Amino acid sequence: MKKIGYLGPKGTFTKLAVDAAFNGEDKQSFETIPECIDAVQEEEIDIGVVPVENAIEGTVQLTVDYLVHQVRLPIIAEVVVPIQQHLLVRPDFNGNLTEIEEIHSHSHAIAQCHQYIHQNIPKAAIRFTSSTGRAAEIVSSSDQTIAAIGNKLAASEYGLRIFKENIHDYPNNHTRFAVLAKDKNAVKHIKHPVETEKTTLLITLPSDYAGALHQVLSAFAWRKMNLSKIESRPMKTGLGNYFFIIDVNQPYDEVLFPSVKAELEALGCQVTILGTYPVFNLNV
Ligand SMILES: O=C(O)C(=O)C[C@]1(C(=O)O)C=C[C@@H](O)C=C1
Repeated sequence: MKKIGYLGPKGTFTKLAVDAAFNGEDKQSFETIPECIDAVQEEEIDIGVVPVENAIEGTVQLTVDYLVHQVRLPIIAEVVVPIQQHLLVRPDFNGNLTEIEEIHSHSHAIAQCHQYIHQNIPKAAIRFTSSTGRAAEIVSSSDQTIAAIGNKLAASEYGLRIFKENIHDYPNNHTRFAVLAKDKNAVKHIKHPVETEKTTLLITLPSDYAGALHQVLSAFAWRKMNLSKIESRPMKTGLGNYFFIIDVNQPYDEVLFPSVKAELEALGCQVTILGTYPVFNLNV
């Protein structure tokens, strides 16, 4: 049996993703994304599952930055699940929306519901929590007039009432989760059909010069390698210094990838492969 860590506590979206992907393994929650990643690195757990990108709010920067700057672990799979955000209150709350004094949730969940909050509960104070599950727990143990944003699992785990369903601002809401493990074979524990395969690269440019990014992209373009994501993040070495995370829509192979790498290195870039892995689109 594998030990699987996830961003907890109970009732998070990450837990929903883990339950959808893995059957009957030993599951352990962590309060923060870095704690979960560290536990994989220190081999306290075999597999860690952390959010990487949401369709409405974009990249979970804490995850990407921690994986790039602090702990390099291979991505062995990606799990994509639909995200439905609900407004959760204590079961004895009988008032109306305008009475809610505080809204608790993870920053990504708050961001996915900005318009709803702005139009319906503009006076409520926003309180950020480490996860939507933690927000639900806070509301369940409080005697104040406060609400959480989270999922149905959180409502049932913490005995909360769903005051309003589906309050995310755009309907096609999904989050991608990275499955991290030192042992690539751990992917066999996800018993679902593989949707596609991807390879994620980390590229740093030698220095800022005209056409540098164009040269990088053309190495992929003329090989007809389709990119599904390109994102720049600060290198944290000074203003204007960036690295690029590039997702290529195909698995690693021994011909195209080594030649792209060689071409980019000849330009002075550093190229690191963060993972080549299957993508699983799951329902929760
Ligand atoms: O707080 C949770 O429930 C999480 O699993 C984290 C997280 C995120 O980091 O984006 C995951 C999915 C949703 O997009 C909102 C929050």
